Amino acid sequence: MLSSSRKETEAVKIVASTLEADDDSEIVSTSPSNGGRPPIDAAHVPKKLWRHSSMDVCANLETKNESKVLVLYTGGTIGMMRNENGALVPMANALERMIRKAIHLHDEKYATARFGAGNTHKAPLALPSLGPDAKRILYTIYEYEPLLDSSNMTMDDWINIAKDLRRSYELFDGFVILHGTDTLSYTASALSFMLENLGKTVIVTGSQIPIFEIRSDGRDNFLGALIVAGTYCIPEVCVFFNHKLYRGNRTVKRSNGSLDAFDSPNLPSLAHFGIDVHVEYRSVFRPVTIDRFRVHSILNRNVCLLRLFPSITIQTVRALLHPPIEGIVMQTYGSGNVPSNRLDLIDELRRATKNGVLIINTTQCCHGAVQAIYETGAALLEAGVIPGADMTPEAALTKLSYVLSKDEWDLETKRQMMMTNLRGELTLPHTKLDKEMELVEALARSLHLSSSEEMEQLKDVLFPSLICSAVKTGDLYKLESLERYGANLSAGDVDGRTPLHAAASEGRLAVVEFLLGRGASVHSRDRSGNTPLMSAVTGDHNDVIAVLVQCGAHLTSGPHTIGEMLCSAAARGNVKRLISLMEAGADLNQPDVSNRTALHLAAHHNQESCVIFLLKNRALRDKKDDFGLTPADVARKFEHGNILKMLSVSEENYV
Ligand SMILES: NC(=O)C[C@H](N)C(=O)O
Repeated sequence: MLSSSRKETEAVKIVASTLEADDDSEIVSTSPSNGGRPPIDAAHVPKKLWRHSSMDVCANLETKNESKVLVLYTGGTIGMMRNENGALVPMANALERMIRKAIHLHDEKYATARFGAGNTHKAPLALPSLGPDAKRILYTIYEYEPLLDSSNMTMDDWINIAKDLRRSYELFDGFVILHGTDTLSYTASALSFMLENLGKTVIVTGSQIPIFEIRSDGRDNFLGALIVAGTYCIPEVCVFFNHKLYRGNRTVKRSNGSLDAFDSPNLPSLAHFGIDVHVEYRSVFRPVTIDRFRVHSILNRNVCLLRLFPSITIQTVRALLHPPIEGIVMQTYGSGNVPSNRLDLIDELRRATKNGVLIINTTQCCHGAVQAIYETGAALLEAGVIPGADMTPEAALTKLSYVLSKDEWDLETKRQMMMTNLRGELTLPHTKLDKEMELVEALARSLHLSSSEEMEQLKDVLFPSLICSAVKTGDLYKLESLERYGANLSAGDVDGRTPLHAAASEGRLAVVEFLLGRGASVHSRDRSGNTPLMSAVTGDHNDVIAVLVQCGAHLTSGPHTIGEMLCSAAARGNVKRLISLMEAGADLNQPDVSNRTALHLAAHHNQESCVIFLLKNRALRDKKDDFGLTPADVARKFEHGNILKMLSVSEENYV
């Protein structure tokens, strides 16, 4: 048997090989024993990885309070060193080695206690404690080969990153992508579109100075990114840089010399890391459809950027509009203007849009949106050019590439999608947030609270309890008004339980659907590490389980914990719980730590209804426990003749 540290070491190897495998398939396979749903210990390699490495981490979350982050290291200055000519080049196999020795990025003592001594250089890394109430963040670095200066990155690299996120999505709580800064905004924008119904935090970061140098922004950027990915549920592709968290598709690289390299010209940052961390939860863009996470891994490369300048020749424009080009992002003047006296130019654009080329109008200005307030801008609208609102060129180009690759959409749908706010990349007039509430203000006044700190504390206390009572009574109207008053419907209470946890525990299907429609995360975990799905399972609310699973929820407890739940249900004759676990994705053959399955326990405790249910759902009869006993051996030992008979009836009689 493997020692625990060996197990972890093996696991780390498997992480790497898993990610190396060029596998386009979904990471979860299905098995007939659970009605075609993803089993907890699917035969697919990434599931094995879960079983070997992160399983223990996850199983112990109740006591350890940890979260797991996967770091995809693509390259960039953060891991560069100078070569013999003094030029910065990416250095393979150096970053992790350095991080293992950096006491503010890795807590060797904790890792040794957690994963055993001897192999700690291969076990996951552990961030030092962030405080008594904060989760301990464990992370694994997966280094790409070769590491790239981001100027050398292509759409293929974005696709590879997206696929790796898909493969490891269920295995980690959050993700960090280490990336060069030069094209970081393109990658972040592209990923924001490719990662559909994203429910977990993805942070892209890098640095201006290599992390190996004494004075480097790499340490703070990396640390901040890990903290956000491991602590906060911000289901977006974000950029963390220089103490600020931005929506990725709103960023532009603005400086190659300053450590404040990024800007988000048309959207304030989502969070600021000062003395305290302040997250603007109301600005977080959340998926509001009841659908699971999916990766769209195709991009259309026939797109380009066209920046206007006075006296641009018609030949230049014509050359760009030529096939195979299918989409163009124009950067026009001011609020979206082109010279209205250049009829040749406008005619050429009109001809192209008539031929099905999508042309998006964005502004050359750093701030502001395209608006048809001048005659010069209105001419473009009339020529079929699509107003690009306040999208950055990076966002507009990658969105265009994504939208054009959607074969299921016709041209008109594609046009509409370019004007639709898909991932928070553009501001629509009506997407402005409501003015914050008077409710809290009135109460604060009567309690003589005045500082903004006191107001925030009041909100933190007031809203969760008001929301909780509305959830309990299923009062959607109240929930809606609380949201209007500024309540964050995704916020956890002191135990980390969100309104979705409460609604799932109560079995309030309508509230669950309402909250999912408002972007509530199916992945948030309470203090004990339980997700809303586990709350629904322990309440046997099957309709709620079905909706949560449809929305991408999955069991996060370790396989043995799930095995124990199944065994305990079977021992007590609790068929209902077996059904709930199965519907939540558990494999009915998942054994407990002693390799006993639910069928063993049902046979032992003479639970006939459980045996029938398990056999009907193709539970395996020949599994042996640690004593080498099959369920039939157990039934024989305890002289449960009926069960013995059931176990000898051929499989076809049950299915
Ligand atoms: N600061 C950086 O990371 C710049 C580097 N040239 C890159 O984009 O990879």
